[in-house]
Amino acid sequence: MNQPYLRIVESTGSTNADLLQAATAEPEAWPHLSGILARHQRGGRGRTGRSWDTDAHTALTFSVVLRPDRPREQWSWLPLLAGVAVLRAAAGQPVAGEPDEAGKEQAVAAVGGTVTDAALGSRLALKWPNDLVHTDGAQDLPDWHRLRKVGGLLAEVLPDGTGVVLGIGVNLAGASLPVPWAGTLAEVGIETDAQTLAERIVASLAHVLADPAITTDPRSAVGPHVVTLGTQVRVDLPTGPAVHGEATGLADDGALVVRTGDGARHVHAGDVAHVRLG
Ligand SMILES: O=C(O)CCCC[C@@H]1SC[C@@H]2NC(=O)N[C@@H]21
Repeated sequence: MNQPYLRIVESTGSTNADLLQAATAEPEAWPHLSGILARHQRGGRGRTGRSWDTDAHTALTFSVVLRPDRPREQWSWLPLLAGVAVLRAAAGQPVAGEPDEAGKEQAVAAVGGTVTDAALGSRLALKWPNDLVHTDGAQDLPDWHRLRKVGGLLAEVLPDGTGVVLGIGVNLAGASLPVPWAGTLAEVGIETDAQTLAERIVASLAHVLADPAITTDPRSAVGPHVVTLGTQVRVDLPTGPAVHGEATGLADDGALVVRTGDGARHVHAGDVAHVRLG
């Protein structure tokens, strides 16, 4: 198998669009974990049709192709597992285990900047399904402002069905933030650059997606990182009325389980608003 490859471009419309096209046209040139990093993205796309543009050098704008060695029916956990891998890489955690003192030093060196103790995992989390958030927003604001969106993931299946393009956007120091509930990694003490973070994410994805302890029990690997669980939520669905209730857990396929007045609902896609944190 060919080695993963990282292409760095100064500016593009969307790294996801570019990688979907390239990995379909030349699959051998784009094996598992190959990616495109753009310094500046002008037509980036987010989930549910939103746009995701970034200034040069203040954000990670990165797409990576995943070619799982499992049948497509087993891909439903892939975006959440990828979220855990990105979270570990962004938090400076050792990619192959939980942080200890020795591992922490290695991780700090690998991130290539400064990582405070508090940043090591404790203040970064996932908001279901695919947002990277920190929990360091102003405590005197309503609950939903205490979570700051630092990054987001967008998974798109290749047209030939042979894999997934995972797009990752993360705000770094100096990023211009479009909304009050956005944040940066620097706010929780993590100073790094886009290329270093992209390389760490690739290493972390390689570990997470190949670790049988994680892939045979994905719920245990993902659940503890999902800040949504145990909170009161409103989930805006792609179609139909919103779902209101308590997010109680993750279903066997990674769907969000919401306890509503009418019983449990399994939500497979939607935008979560945290009405009240736990
Ligand atoms: O939170 C979201 O809505 C997901 C945002 C994903 C943005 C990234 S940036 C790199 C990649 N290229 C894109 O066009 N989108 C993703």
